[in-house]
Amino acid sequence: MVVKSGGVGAAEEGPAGAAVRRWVEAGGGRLVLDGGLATELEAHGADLNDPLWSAKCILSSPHLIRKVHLDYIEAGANIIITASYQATIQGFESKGFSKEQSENLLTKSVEIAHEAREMFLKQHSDQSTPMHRPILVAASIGSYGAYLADGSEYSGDYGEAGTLEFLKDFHRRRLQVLAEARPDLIAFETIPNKLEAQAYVELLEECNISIPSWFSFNSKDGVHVVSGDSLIECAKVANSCAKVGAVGINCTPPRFIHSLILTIQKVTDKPILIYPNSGERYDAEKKEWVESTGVSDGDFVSYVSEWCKDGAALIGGCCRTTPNTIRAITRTLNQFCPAP
Ligand code: MET
Ligand SMILES: [Zn+2]
Repeated sequence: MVVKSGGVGAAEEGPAGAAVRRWVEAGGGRLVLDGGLATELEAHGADLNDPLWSAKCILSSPHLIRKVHLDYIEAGANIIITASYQATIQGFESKGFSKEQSENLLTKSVEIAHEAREMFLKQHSDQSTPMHRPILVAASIGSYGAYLADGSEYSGDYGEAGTLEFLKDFHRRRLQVLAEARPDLIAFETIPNKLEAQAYVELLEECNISIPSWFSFNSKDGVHVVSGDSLIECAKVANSCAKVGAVGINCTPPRFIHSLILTIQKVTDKPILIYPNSGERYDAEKKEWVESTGVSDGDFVSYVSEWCKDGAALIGGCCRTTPNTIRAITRTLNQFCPAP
């Protein structure tokens, strides 16, 4: 693992970058992220055909979310990402919940992840070798497009509604509530365009959020983020904020990741995270994953040592990856990317 210091953007690393670096060092030079949460809930029989997607399970089956978190920790994940990706106050209110109930559901997503971590630590507390590896909870914040549930998280096209102030108003309270639930990190995931990244930066500053966050973009061509905005420009926005501790890519086919890492490195020294999907494509109209160009766990993992050599410090999987993928990533990193 390459831990860089100095060079581009080092001045902006700030306390969030330093916190992530300390965790990375405690993890032996890299951290393993979890795999797909929503798709794994579906694999266990949850019906997520709903605008709330995985957030529906915060209501209907918290035990299942807890189980999937636990499965990922047992597979080697150092970071589990909460089920709040598509959980929004607006989304819960449109289902008839009050504002207070909606905020409690957001809080609950973090509590469920904390419970899974406690269960794991308890199960291992009587072992002779104490558990030293970091196990962290990242509160997920999906994009406005994810809330719309119309595929615009993969187009980044918000039409006229997509102004900076609108996006800030949309995300403000959710960010505050999730931060108050005391996760270790805040994960801004699957960011489809530069404007939403700018909105997040302004909110982090205005709400004075002290929990380190990460910004993770998605791409479908290996050069731009999904809206067509330049990844360089997006990564610069992330780099400009001292409250952002890591920058990267998620929910993007594995074959694009190598070049995307090199692009991000041009503009930031913050730790880089990547958690690609299985390589399949989501058809928003049919609401299903299509194309058999997805890669097997074995193929996925053959990329992992390359990404590690490229300098990615946090590696995991997104949609359609499973605890088996995470187990294989953990094994590969231990074997081929030992601590420096
Ligand atoms: N953390 C979220 C999940 O795995 C990311 C979804 S990307 C569309 O469910
Ligand atoms: Zn995904």
